[in-house]
Amino acid sequence: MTHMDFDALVALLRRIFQSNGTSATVADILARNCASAERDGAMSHGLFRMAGYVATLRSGWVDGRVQPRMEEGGASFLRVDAANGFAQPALAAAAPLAIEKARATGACVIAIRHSHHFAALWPDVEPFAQQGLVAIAMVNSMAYVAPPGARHPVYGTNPLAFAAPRADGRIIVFDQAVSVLAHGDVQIAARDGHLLPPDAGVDASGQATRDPRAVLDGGALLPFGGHKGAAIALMIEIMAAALTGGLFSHEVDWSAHPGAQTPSTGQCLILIDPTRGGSAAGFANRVEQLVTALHDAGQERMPGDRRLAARARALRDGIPVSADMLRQLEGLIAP
Ligand SMILES: NC(=O)C1=CN([C@@H]2O[C@H](COP(=O)(O)OP(=O)(O)OC[C@H]3O[C@@H](n4cnc5c(N)ncnc54)[C@H](OP(=O)(O)O)[C@@H]3O)[C@@H](O)[C@H]2O)C=CC1
Ligand SMILES: O=C([O-])C1=[NH+]CCC1
Repeated sequence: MTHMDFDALVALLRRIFQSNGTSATVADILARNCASAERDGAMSHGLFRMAGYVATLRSGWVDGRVQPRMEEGGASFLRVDAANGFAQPALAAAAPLAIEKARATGACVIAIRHSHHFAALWPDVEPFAQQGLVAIAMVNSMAYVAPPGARHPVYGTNPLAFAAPRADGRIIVFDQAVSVLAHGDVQIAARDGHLLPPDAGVDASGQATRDPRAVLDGGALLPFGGHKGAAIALMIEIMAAALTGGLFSHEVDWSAHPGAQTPSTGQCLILIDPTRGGSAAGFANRVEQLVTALHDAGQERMPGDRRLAARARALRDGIPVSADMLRQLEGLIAP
């Protein structure tokens, strides 16, 4: 195991992306995103995903060079056509104007379509909360999740992320898939020979299974909380696809692009300026009071705490990268 400096890891990933056909801008955004996930211990969307990015780029399914196109949607609405590119560069292009709109009008919806999101969602919301805004993000993915009663999967693993400012410049962030496990974690369990938790998935015949391979080979993941998680998956399909103009998870068809792994769907963000709200004590102070009440009640760990602790460790000691992973990454650099 070596411990890599964040910037050195970003430089390696940037080289992989660019040598496989992305523009320098896209390479930089995706490299930072992926290295940040590894740094924060979000392993299902860190270095493990690099082979999938490269296979997808080589398959011609995604355009790593395209420029996102911004479309005016109204005083509080911004549409972005990612034009079959990655979602993160589309969001990066939209963010300055969206923040301006949110501050001018109190809120802004960002509706990104025809976009590929293959990453953790918290990097999309964290920067907005660091600038004093509340941010909610939703992405739909591939049909891996079967709602209760369904004969086959219809929903994606559809993550939902939320970020809000706390007092003293801190933020609170959660980021969760609607499935019991992210698909990435099922792949990692299959790779490492681990069982899934009970009630996470079914096999191809619809029988409950803890075998990750059975879920991957024609089975399905289940939403957390039964019909309640399924309702959140429904909302995310509607917001990230129907609203934006993107595809539903069950409409994604990459059969003409062997090797493709990134979902070509949509993403919706809602930014809110909390200074428009009615809290006399100030929004961030009220959030802090709630966190204090939770700690006083005995909840020691808030969402995001594990990730921020991993980040602090990695920034102090470097990001642990195994020799095997380093070899794999170096092998992904196209000649
Ligand atoms: N791009 C895509 O299409 C998809 C991306 N994903 C990504 O996969 C990643 C993993 O998702 P998922 O497996 O659902 O995430 P987890 O179940 O690991 O975590 C979900 C959230 O719960 C928090 N949390 C976990 N345990 C506790 C606890 N005991 N007490 C309080 N809070 C807790 C986590 O905080 P902490 O971070 O501190 O652990 C996190 O905010 C996400 O980043 C998601 O965006 C998932 C599906 C599809
Ligand atoms: O882990 C997951 O479920 C996914 N990550 C990117 C697309 C789906």
